[in-house]
Amino acid sequence: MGIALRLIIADHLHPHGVGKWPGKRKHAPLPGTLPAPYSSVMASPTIARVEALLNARRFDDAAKLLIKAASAGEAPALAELGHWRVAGNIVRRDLSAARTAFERAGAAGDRDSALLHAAFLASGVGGAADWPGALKIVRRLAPHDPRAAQQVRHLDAMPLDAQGIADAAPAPEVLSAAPRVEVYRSLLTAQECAYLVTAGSPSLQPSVVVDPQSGRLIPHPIRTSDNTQFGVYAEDMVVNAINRRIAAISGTAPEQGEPLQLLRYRAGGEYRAHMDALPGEPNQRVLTVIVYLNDGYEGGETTFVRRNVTFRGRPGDAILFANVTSDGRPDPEAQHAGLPVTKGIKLIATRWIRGARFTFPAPNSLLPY
Ligand SMILES: O=C(O)CCC(=O)C(=O)O
Ligand SMILES: [Fe+2]
Repeated sequence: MGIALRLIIADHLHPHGVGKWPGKRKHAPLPGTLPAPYSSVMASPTIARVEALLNARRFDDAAKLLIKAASAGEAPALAELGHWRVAGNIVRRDLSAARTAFERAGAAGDRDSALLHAAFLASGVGGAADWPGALKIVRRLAPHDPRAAQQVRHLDAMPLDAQGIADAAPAPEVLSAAPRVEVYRSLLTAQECAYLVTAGSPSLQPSVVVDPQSGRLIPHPIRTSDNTQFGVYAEDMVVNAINRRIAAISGTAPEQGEPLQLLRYRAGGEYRAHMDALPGEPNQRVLTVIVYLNDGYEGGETTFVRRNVTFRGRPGDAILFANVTSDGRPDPEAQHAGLPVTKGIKLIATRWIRGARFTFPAPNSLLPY
């Protein structure tokens, strides 16, 4: 079997694309059709040897060397192995091992790894969520690291308790009883909206939809926007805290949410009538939350096409709606659209919330360990 087919980067987990994590060195692409399967954070003699082995396609030797160096406590090797354990393309995906690797690299002084460890603790990636533990890490880093300091500033201003539990939201305005559509005014502050836009914008890509014929992701006139997901590498503590607040208004657990998405529609962009629920999906997208992040555009209202319900939020306002009927089946009445933007740029954050915990399937790794 061709190697290229089996080496699939976990894009959905790595919205920045391997090699673009802040502070990371750039690598020449590997020969042939092989996608760059690794993402060194720090240069070191070991990493240089691992890189040379990869370029020579000696994957097994590369993995063995990296694992040995990580076991010996070399921080660059630990950080690198953490990324490999998340990507799951060369060695098996093991989020728990990734979390431990980032923890150890962080303890050895690598701030990128420490921030990732904090994010994994906050979001419960690779183990139980530990909000106070995560907070302790970013607070300790804050005097030395502007990203940590910025996170702490936002977190300190949020309606969350010491355990990261969001305050009960004020009662919503009800736009529609069936399907249930509710409005939560000022869920996010202007600063929080700006944070999401700044954090997500560099990774925006043209939106795609699932082609029902081939199952592949394809561009389609039904959805003419750019979007990005705040996957495991991008769901820092601020994004996680926002997800916790979205969970609180929706009465769900944060783990039920798919990664938060940032959507950008330029003039002419729209999301034509569709349902967020997926056909034949056992773990259904039961709820959707949309947060409006900006103003200064025209058009772009969200409309429930069968219900004559149309809404456009002010920056920070959110709507919550149900996509399924009381028996859990996709509700055709929940069909909705983002109307064409006629002027300016519309920015929203969307969270599709499943009936139960949401996890992406692990990719096939090249090596069995
Ligand atoms: O752009 C909008 O207002 C709707 C977005 C939407 O339907 C979605 O993200 O699922
Ligand atoms: Fe939708």
